[in-house]
Amino acid sequence: MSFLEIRNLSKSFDTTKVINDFSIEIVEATLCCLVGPNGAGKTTTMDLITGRQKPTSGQILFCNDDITGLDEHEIARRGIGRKFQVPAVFRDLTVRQNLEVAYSKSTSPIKNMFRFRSSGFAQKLDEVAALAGLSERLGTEAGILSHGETQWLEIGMVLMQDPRLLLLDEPVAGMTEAEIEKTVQIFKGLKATNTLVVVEHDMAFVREIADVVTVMHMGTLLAHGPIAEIEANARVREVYLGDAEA
Ligand SMILES: Nc1ncnc2c1ncn2[C@@H]1O[C@H](COP(=O)(O)OP(=O)(O)OP(=O)(O)O)[C@@H](O)[C@H]1O
Repeated sequence: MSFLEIRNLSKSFDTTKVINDFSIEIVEATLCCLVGPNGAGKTTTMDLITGRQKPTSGQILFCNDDITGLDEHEIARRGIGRKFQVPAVFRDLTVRQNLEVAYSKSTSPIKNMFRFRSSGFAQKLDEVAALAGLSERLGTEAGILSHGETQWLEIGMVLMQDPRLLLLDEPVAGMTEAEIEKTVQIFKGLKATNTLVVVEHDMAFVREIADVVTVMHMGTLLAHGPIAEIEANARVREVYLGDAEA
């Protein structure tokens, strides 16, 4: 069964084609990094997968179901979770309360009254906090977390909703070296049990975490494969890595 399949996807804004006949397949239980120069179409692709934007043509299949053009909430309900670059945590609530709120978004209030008290829920919250590197910060108000910790909390909040596929926009942007190192460890943990697509510019980070790398250029697929293959690809070096290293 194919997990996520994008077939001949195109998206135009007015007369400008920003995604042009783009096709890829994401395999379950892998971490794929989506890279490419500014304006390549990475964010638009994530928007199309999550229903934030509607494609002009093409198809998106998730676990063999055609999800093309479905509403954002319906796609989220089917198990595609997304963490944006700008965090949206509740600053006055503790880390624990933020995780509880995130969980409650995916269930009914009545169910939550019982679930918050159940030992299964407590275990889940502890597991997510450990995965996100926040076990020691559960009682801390989100407003005083560092930038890195806030990003990890957001990852935890998406995980509380049990996504089958997790999409992340530039998770290490603005982080210190130490925070990036810890984020590498967090992603290595996430990879064990999740399927992830990560848009990222930081190639050192990509090298550490990616199973497979997809390179976009001007809305098209330039290359898709293991990082070593991508870095050796002459065309990729010319349009992207060459630029980044220059
Ligand atoms: N709503 C919109 N209306 C018109 N053009 C848009 C819209 N959204 C994106 N674009 C254009 O589509 C192209 C792709 O943008 P996109 O944000 O997907 O690229 P990106 O690869 O994510 O870039 P970056 O790395 O800078 O975030 C750009 O030329 C952008 O200006």
